[in-house]
Amino acid sequence: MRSRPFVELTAVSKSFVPGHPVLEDITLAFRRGEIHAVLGENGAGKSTLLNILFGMHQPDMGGILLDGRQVVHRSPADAISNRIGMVHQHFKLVASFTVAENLRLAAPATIRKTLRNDADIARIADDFGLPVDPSTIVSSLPLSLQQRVEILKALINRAELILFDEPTTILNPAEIDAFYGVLTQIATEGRAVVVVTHHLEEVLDHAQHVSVIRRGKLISSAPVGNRKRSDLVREIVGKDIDLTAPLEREGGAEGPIELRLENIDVAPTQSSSGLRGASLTLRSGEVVGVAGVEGNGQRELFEVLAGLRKPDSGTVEARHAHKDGRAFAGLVPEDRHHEGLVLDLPVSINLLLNKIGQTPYAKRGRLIHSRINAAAEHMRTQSDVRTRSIHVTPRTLSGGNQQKIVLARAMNEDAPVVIVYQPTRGLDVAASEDVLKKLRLAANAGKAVLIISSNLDEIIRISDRIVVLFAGRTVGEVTSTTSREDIGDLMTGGRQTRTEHRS
Ligand SMILES: Nc1ncnc2c1ncn2[C@@H]1O[C@H](COP(=O)(O)OP(=O)(O)OP(=O)(O)O)[C@@H](O)[C@H]1O
Repeated sequence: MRSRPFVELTAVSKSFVPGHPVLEDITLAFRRGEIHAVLGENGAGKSTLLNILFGMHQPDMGGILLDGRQVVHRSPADAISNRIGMVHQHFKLVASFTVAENLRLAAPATIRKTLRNDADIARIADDFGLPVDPSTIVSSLPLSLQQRVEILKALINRAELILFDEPTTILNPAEIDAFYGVLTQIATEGRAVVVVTHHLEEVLDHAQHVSVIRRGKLISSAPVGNRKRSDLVREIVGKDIDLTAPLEREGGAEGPIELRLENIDVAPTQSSSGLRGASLTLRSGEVVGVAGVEGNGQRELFEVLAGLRKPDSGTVEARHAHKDGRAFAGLVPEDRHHEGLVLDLPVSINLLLNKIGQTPYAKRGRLIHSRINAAAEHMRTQSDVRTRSIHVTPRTLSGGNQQKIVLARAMNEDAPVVIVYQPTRGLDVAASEDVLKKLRLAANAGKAVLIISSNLDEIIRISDRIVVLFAGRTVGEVTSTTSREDIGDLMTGGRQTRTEHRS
């Protein structure tokens, strides 16, 4: 028999703007011993649901039961004292503090006493099976270890329900497996775990229970059992989508080389190998995928390609370039908050940021808002950015809808090249599919598309050629017909394959 719920949401409704409900009449139960996945499209209301449990938002109607007793969470402090912890999508750590200082800062006074010495913290971390050096400055830790500190924070604060908002978007495949090992242990020890994710394989492989929300309404909540990926997709989107259908490649004619990188070197950093003699070519009409485990030079490669960083040595040639040598390219950076958006300017301006001072959107230094608004409205509809209006700021949008703005802008650029770095990160299944289709269509129409992604499946689906990065080197160039295992082998430093660079 299943255990009694530890925490329940009872008939919870929430609106941020009157008349626009984000959650409607949600009743859900979270049990000890279970990993409970919450799925839904971008903007469905998943983060809002977690934030209500954690006391960051208050429900307009309905409430929270803890062991069957009504509780009110006016703030995260209330939730923490009720043994609820949360690991946010964007970590809440003080980057310049050490691990130990962060753990002490987050602990209530009674617990802080047990964390006086770094040695005590190291022992506690080991006991939880999450070893970490307490004296390390957080900013120097890779994201997977920063996440570990967040999990430790919750465990040290005696959380018995831990909420995770899209925890695996920052992890590579090996780290994802290790992460779910930790979650399974946390659940097996008698805690309840809630995970919001867009990755359905994770749910099928690791969760025991799954709930689906669509546009604020609960569609289903049931054990994972032997449900299939296609069942979940149908519930999430409300219709069937074939996520395995090949993306149509057109022609096969080889266009001219738009971008060529030869022997690029960039110095390594603590979290990345830098680049060591990396080379690649990108032709119009093709999609080239750069596969690799994060930290093997992807960031530096993007920065060099985007003209944001001068390599230490090597050459970059662009067929169409700005006066300063930067290639004309639509860009999707990895970090949408810091590099992709101006979070407090309206969606309309963000959509047209790259064109805002030019004709037809400005005349003699003055913005022509009617034109900006008409173009932005069109882009919003085309890209299915779900927002009440183009005049709100991206800060109030869900993560996936923020990403859609960055993508829409890059695709709208009148440039022969599109360079995208982790383009589907944070996007739901349908939106991810849409992005891949749009990128493929852009290549079919003659653009040169480069996609850097740690998601090997999407690279294989969309690319004509795949370049593998390992330890800063372009260690192999293969096609989408090469097996996943062979590509994986190259990604982890195995066998080296190099087809001739066509020039
Ligand atoms: N503070 C806020 N003010 C106004 N609207 C908000 C606020 N927070 C969330 N919303 C709106 O609530 C809706 C649900 O957002 P939420 O972040 O819960 O979605 P989500 O399901 O987590 O999406 P994603 O998968 O894209 O992260 C969105 O339309 C969003 O714009």
